[in-house]
Amino acid sequence: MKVAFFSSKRYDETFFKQNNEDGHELAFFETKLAPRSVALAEGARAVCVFVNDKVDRETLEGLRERGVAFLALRCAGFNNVDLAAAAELGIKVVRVPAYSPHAVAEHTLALLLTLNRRIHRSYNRVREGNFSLEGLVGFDLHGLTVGIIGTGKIGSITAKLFQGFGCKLLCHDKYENEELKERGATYVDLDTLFSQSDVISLHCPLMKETHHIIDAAAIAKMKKGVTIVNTSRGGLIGTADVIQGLKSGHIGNLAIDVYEEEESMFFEDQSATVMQDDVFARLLTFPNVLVTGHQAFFTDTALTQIARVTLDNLSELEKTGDCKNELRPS
Ligand SMILES: NC(=O)c1ccc[n+]([C@@H]2O[C@H](COP(=O)([O-])OP(=O)(O)OC[C@H]3O[C@@H](n4cnc5c(N)ncnc54)[C@H](O)[C@@H]3O)[C@@H](O)[C@H]2O)c1
Repeated sequence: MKVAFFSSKRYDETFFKQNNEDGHELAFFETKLAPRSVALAEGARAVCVFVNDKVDRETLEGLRERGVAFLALRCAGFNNVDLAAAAELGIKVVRVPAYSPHAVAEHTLALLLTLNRRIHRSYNRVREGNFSLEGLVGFDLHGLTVGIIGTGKIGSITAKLFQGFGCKLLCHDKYENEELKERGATYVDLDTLFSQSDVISLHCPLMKETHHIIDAAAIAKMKKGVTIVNTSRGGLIGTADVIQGLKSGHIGNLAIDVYEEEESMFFEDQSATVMQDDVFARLLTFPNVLVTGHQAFFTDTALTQIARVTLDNLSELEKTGDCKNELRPS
């Protein structure tokens, strides 16, 4: 079947072409999917999108008019898709529920260790012949209490990695993970997690109830000097409130791979343009803030798996009209 890829990068093309065993006709477009770009899907039965393609009702209507029957997300999160509108229009939506939860969990630890041990700063200093240790004091992870919000695939692996460092685990989720409990983790309410954790790591999906789960009220309940890590979705954090927390010193460290307004910036080379997002620009001024541009998933293992599962999803839809990885409105 013909598949039109939006927000496509060279690496998408490489991994999808390498894994296209069923011989789908793949058309790659760099542009994001939006009402103004739906015309590119003309003649395609399926459209493949990524995290920052905003697939709203208008876009879905445009796709439907052009005969698109399937929308394949080459990611796990689906907060960017109007599932109810897709269902009404008869467009089936599929995703890659898990590609490499290890990739994201490992990046979470990479961010935390880099930030805590000030490696982002010492890397630059040493290259300039500055071997001073002033301002590079970190802290031992061993013995700290780590709060994990969302103990699904990624959160539970992250929790185990923290245990490897000798951290005590507090978890919060609607569903308790028995394996983590057997390994000594304790499930607590959100307020307890906020008030007792030295490090808080976010791994729940972005939904109405989790939007700005880290806001001024939540920060006020946290320990002074708390470290917050977010490799889940930007909208979990109220950035303005976090900036206030950083300015006052209540938040000691912030590591993020995602940002609530990332859509207009991430995945593109913006180095020659003037940054228009003043909030993001302010974030970058803090020595105790580390930002990566939504790269937690970005390993060869994960990219291979994303390509394979997405193409399998499309083959399954083509052959049977159904798919085990279909998303339905709740
Ligand atoms: N940065 C990246 O590159 C990247 C890559 C993949 C996924 N992600 C993000 O990571 C998130 C987690 O992925 P996953 O594969 O572990 O998903 P998952 O579905 O396996 O786990 C999510 C967990 O969050 C829990 N949850 C739901 N609502 C909650 C709430 N209000 N409070 C606490 N927990 C709640 C769920 O019960 C579930 O256990 C995804 O939603 C996605 O946004 C980021």
